[in-house]
Amino acid sequence: MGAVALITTAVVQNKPLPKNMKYGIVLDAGSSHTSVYIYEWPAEKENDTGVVQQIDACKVDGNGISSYAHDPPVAGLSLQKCMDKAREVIPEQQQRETPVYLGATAGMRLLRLNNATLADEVLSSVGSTLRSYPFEFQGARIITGQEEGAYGWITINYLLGNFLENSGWLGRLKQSATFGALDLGGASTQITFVSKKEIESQENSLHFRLYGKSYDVYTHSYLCYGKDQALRRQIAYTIPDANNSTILDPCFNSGYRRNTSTKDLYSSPCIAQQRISTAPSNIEIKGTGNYQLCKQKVEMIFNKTQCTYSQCSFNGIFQPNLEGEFGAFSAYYFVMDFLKLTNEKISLERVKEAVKTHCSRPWEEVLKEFPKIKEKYLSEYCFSGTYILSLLENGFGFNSENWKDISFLGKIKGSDAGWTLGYMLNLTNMIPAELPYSPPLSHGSYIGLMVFFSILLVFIILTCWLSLRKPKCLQKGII
Ligand SMILES: Nc1ncnc2c1ncn2[C@@H]1O[C@H](COP(=O)(O)OP(=O)(O)OP(=O)(O)O)[C@@H](O)[C@H]1O
Repeated sequence: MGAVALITTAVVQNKPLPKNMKYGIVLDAGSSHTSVYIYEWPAEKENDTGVVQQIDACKVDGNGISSYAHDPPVAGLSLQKCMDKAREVIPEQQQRETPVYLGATAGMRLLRLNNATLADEVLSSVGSTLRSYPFEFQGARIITGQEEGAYGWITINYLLGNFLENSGWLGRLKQSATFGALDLGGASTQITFVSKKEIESQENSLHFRLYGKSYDVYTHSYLCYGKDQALRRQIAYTIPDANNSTILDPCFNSGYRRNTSTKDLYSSPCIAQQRISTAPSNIEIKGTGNYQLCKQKVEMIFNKTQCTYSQCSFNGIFQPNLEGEFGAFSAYYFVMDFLKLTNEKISLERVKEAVKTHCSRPWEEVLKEFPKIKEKYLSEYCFSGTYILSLLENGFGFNSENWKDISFLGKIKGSDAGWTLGYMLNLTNMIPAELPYSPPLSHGSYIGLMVFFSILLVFIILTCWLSLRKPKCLQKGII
């Protein structure tokens, strides 16, 4: 039985795994990008960390896996560039033994909602490209939000060495010291952490047994709360106010302008409830750069009014009290790294000030200072910083006190923080449910102890024999 037994949907195919695996490839087909990660197994006794490590990664050009739906040959070509790279990195004699997995995330979950047939076609089209390589293709599928959360949590705790630390007898006695996982994608966001309190909603509850220790884990994936979909929703809220097709948007720096087609904006199922039939076909967004107003707009997407459980995050989703430390990765890291706010010592108040200052900067000035950063990212850091603060504070309930418990993580020991490594570790059974039996003493120590106790026994017998003989001699002497 695989270690992550509760995620039954994780079985990709019933294909047996290659016998001499030394490498593994996972493709993360996200809403904004597809990334290819190449992992290497530790060589026996050589790798002192004993950890599967990322040895290379490649970002596929283009706009995520759904671009396959619009232009399969072009999308196929850019995927080939990354797969060709994998062929260069992995030694030829190992290639047939190297499994390749493709997991599609929220972008494809949304496409499936809109058009399930098209989503299937995209997966089979990508599958054909991957099958043309000499690797062992194990299948392409859309992973669930629950899996995305769980595998992200497994990845960071595996890389941080927390599972092994908890597996010793002392670790098993004390409360588990794992990091919660906060993952912000383009289309969805996940929160996952160990909870001591009862998890009131079954769909948010996972149970893992890893290296001989049990973990009760809370997880939730919010579809449409990734940062790209959240931005679309924030813009869509303003459309009714559109005057002459122009929107004044406080979440973009002043002086910034962007044209958007409402058809494209409304194409996402995330905007279904915000669609208005009288909307102009094109709108021009003009930035006004005001953090407070942006925050007010962003908060409109969190519904805090209804909750049928003892406590909720937002939208009526149960969430127990936050516990322990958290690792925040993907867009949390990209944005906070740009804003230079990844240092744990920076308080929540200072983070807010920094985002406020960034939002108030004129676009011209920002553009001049960062000419090399992609304009899409650069123009959205004001929105993204504000959204991250709202999501963490207003959505999940972080505050000035526990803000210090969040670490913004890009890479851990050379591997990217994300769900892909956890996914591969599970599918290749690299994390055992129980600790492999290891005798308490080595063979040498055992022999040494046997010799020591044998000598001790002979010594005791001799001493007893001598002491029992003495009185008799003495007795004889007295008589
Ligand atoms: N350097 C960067 N600066 C700012 N944003 C970035 C940067 N790199 C990527 N992003 C954005 O961060 C978000 C998360 O990217 P990532 O590739 O992790 O998610 P995804 O896989 O597309 O999302 P999902 O899991 O929701 O499908 C996306 O909106 C992406 O455009």
